[in-house]
Amino acid sequence: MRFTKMQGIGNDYVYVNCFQEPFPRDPAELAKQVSDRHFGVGSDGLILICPSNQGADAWMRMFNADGSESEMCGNGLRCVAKYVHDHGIKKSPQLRLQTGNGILTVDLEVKNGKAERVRVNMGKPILEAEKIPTKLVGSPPVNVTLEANGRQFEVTAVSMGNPHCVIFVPAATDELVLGFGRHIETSPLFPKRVNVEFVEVLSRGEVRQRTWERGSGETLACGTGASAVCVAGVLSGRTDRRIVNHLLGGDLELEWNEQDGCVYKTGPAVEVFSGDWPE
Ligand SMILES: N[C@@H](CCC[C@H](N)C(=O)O)C(=O)O
Repeated sequence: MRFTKMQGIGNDYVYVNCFQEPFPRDPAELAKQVSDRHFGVGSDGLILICPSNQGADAWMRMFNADGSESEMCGNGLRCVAKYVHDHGIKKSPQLRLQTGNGILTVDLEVKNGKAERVRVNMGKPILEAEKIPTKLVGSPPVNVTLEANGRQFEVTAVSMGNPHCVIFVPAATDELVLGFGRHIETSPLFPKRVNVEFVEVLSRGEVRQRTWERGSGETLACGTGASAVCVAGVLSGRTDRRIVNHLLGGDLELEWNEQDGCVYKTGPAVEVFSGDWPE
């Protein structure tokens, strides 16, 4: 099976072009194997680039390192867009890509025939508690108390197609991310588990984020998470609608647009190498 390793600000996945390769018999098991950083390729998960069954240019299927499938992946979608363009599946500067959160439009900045940066319309955030889904109080739950591993946090929950729990903190330390990430991910208040963002506000237009991802643990970046942070910052009155988010692997530009209610996310997409995975 031919694969390509790609990364978006350090959030790295193994990508398989299912326009050419057969859809894997057991994608969950394959995700676990390829993601292993010692015995596999090494990645935060597996992304399958498939023909769309809804008339889009391609369909992204995304599996975390633990084999669970997610509805959406913001950094992954930029890389899918780059792959679809650069590998000639559709050589257009604007693409429509199918995800578990509907068909999303992406705009590519192309230099010397290759996509370098991608702007994704991430769609409208989902704010109703039962659709996020969460049992936290409030709809949307903004600045509400959550207890995990014996500690109380003030959190805001948002779905960008996948669930996020945003926590604004004075310092996003190892103690918080590594000590509480998994406990919050698996809290009974989130029936489908949750991605967790620990966020420092640097100014009304600038934040720093660390991410504990559902199914993959700490990653260098999370695009849906950065989008959820943009929304949570506005809902909780901490930040403006346009922010720069500094993640461990690099920066993303975000805007929660007042006119259409959609979140726009811009950042790089990079191809690292290709190889063959034994079947
Ligand atoms: N890193 C991704 C999100 C990947 C999926 C997430 N772990 C989930 O289970 O929802 C991103 O860039 O959005």
